[in-house]
Amino acid sequence: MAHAWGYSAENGPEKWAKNFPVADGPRQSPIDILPSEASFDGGLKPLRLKYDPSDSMDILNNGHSFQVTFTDDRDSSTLKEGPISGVYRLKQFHFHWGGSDDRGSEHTVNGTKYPAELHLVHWNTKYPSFGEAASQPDGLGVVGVFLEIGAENAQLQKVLDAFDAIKTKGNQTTFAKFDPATLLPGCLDYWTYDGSLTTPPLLESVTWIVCKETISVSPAQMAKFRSLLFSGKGEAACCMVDNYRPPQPLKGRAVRASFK
Ligand SMILES: Clc1ccc(Cc2nnn[n-]2)cc1
Ligand SMILES: [Zn+2]
Repeated sequence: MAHAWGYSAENGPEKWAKNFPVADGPRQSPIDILPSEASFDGGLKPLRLKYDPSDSMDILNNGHSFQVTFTDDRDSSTLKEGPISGVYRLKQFHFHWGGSDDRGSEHTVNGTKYPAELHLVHWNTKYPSFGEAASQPDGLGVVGVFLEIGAENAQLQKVLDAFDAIKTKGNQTTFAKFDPATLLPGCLDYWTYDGSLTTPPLLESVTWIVCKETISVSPAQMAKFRSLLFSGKGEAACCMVDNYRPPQPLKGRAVRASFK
């Protein structure tokens, strides 16, 4: 692929395997979650998420999504328990969304697509850095939360209010004192399975933790997501929409549920 990966017909998910052969690997993400085929595992612990708002640093348009990045030089914003062992530190969170409300999430539930999906990316501190962890089978823990059309989400609005400063690829601005716990649903029941990053390099290093309960987003807020651009300043404007990979083959993997 002469040009970098993206989400268009020329460089999108159907083309990624050319430069990233792991795209056809045994533990790729996302997947279609079938609740009736998930097995309840009473041994799964509740998620233990602890976030320090002072760890939030900045918000960046990276040309594929936008991300809020956290300082991760100490165990102040962490994921513990749930399906994982040890301590995983929050590195960043970002979203995937569609060009209309009928699509946008990466994981689906009984084939249902949500308009957007939040990903909170954590790395296993048994490894020296995020980069090291990302290449290990137990290196990353990503918490996924579906967004469902409903009431305006005041906490999410704090993130959207920063968008005017990050409209184009490469733009970044400070984003301090934000508590990502305010974006979590009230109930943290989850499905979990072994998977991968959903963008190149598609590394098979992610323990996926997908929340059963959704959070709300209003139609106007979804329109704000769609106001970002994949393109850089001075380039032909290309709306940042449909930045999601479709579900991948389960290939015999088990999906466990933390709830009955
Ligand atoms: Cl650091 C990083 C790399 C890739 C992605 C894309 C992604 N992988 N799984 N969910 N999103 C997110 C963060
Ligand atoms: Zn993601």
